[in-house]
Amino acid sequence: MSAPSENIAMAATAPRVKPLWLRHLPYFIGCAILVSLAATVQFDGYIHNILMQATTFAIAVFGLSVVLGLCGQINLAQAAFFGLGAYAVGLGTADYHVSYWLCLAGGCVVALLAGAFLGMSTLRLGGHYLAMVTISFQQIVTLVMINSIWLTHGPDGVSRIGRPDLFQSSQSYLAFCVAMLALVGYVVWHLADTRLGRAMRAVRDNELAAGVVGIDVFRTKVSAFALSAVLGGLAGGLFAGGFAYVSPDQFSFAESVVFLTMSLLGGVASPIGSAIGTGLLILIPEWLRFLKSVPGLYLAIYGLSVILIIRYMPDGIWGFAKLATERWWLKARALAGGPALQLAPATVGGDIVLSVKGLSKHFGGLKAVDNVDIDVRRGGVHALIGPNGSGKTTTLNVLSGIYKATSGTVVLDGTDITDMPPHQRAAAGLGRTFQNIRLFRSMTALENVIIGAERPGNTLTGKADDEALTARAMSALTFVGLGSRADELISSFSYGHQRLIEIARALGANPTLLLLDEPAAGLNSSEKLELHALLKRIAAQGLTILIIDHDMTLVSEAAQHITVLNFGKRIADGESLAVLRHPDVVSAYLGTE
Ligand SMILES: Nc1ncnc2c1ncn2[C@@H]1O[C@H](COP(=O)(O)OP(=O)(O)OP(=O)(O)O)[C@@H](O)[C@H]1O
Repeated sequence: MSAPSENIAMAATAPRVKPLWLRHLPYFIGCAILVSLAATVQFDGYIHNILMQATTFAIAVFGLSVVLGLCGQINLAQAAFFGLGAYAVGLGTADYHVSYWLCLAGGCVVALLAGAFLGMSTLRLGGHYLAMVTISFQQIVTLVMINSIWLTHGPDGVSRIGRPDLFQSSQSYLAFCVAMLALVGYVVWHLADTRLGRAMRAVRDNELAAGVVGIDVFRTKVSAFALSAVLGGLAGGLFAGGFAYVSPDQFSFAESVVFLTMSLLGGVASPIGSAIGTGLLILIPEWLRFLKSVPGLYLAIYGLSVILIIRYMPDGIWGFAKLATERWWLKARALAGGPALQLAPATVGGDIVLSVKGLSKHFGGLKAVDNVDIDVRRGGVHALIGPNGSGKTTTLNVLSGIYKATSGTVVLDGTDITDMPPHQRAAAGLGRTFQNIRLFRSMTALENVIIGAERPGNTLTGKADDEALTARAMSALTFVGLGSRADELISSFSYGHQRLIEIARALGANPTLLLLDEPAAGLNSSEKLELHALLKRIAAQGLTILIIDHDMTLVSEAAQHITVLNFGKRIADGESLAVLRHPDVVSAYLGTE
């Protein structure tokens, strides 16, 4: 660990940043050129159809880059959302002569509601189960399209679909779709750096840690699903207007797989990758068309190329290209340190900041924590110690809401948090680190700490803008001695430094109470000394720490108060030196004859 300087009160020398619109001007100029080309160049019908398909499909695939790329949730029903939008425009304009715009908006709303509903089912589901739920939804939508002939015209599909008066010609409609693609691409591109986007990435990287730093995991997942579905619905509505005809086979499960492949092939984490994947999967079949004379060869080559790309470029084509260029240009950008870290723990609940009464946690017949009382006094360091398996981590997990208490109450700074989920406890002022480090591994150190600083209820940032959050996060990283490496990805840090980043993430949130679960585990002796110094500097700012650790030197030097557990029960509690000399504690640690 690099030595954190005591002298961290550097002024924030924020570099002058160009205004947002100026930074994004090249994007808008590029898009304006594309829209003008689409509006003016005369394409033949075949090319025009390919462009129309690529443009509308890309918008649907952008939806997947939100739900899968950003939030890590599998969605095998994007073609169903696409179909909902397409049928809303198709049936609305052809059968009921409703305005195109109303139908497009209606399709988006229907898709949004369906996506939110599907997202809600993800609360307890993941992996295979989530995939199955989305496949089932896809099948239901397809069956309704085929069988509800009175409404959807069944397998015959819907023809004579209308377009808005403004874009009646095919060319002007294509230009309109390209403009929509540019707009959606801009939103999705920027989403990753917004509060919601960071929350999605945090949920994708580590759901447990996301909840503990204050992110409402459920709401984040539902938002991702809903947004993805809206983009699917919008794309479908545009598609219906473009081709003037829709039928159920265009929105089948196979199409959902095609959307998924497009997004994986290009690189699911980025809209640029999604656009590349969409373009390629629309163009490759056209390029290989000449092989269609040899039965089976076309499909074999097509399938093999997709398998090879995904096998050798797991992050997709764009991910591969980005990594290669980043390696080429890699120069760790040394950022200036932030302003001195200010901790202002809330002080509403009197002398006792955490009051735990009669806390129990049973796993079946095992009483991992059994009727434990702990009072943590405001300011200073309180240690929770005990032999292996005595219930320390379980206690911390119950305190932070990862486990539900079997019985007992937990009051933080005057607020009863016993029944709150992890993110609400974080909002109430509880910060923590983990025995097995839980950082968001695809993000930089700075991004990890920004997520901490965004904690709802952080009085020091409030509804602060990105600059204030970045300054807060930089000051926390500088405080732990890693300000100069803020822009590096987590994977480039040593184990000891990752522990410090986790502490910085908790400090950025300005908690009322900081729970540290074995922060010295795996550190060498000099790293432990630095950790000790860091704990002192944190405590000097008035932040209360509840620490678990097996290192008795660290515990006896850092903690003023110790609670000892053995077999889930509290066997001693009081001032440090007295507790460490307590005969029950000595026998629990050394064993009795
Ligand atoms: N999720 C779980 N399901 C069942 N048993 C559990 C679970 N978590 C912990 N336990 C059990 O509860 C007891 C207490 O475990 P806990 O991890 O809290 O101890 P600890 O004091 O933190 O130990 P260590 O110092 O080794 O980390 C152990 O017997 C453990 O096996």
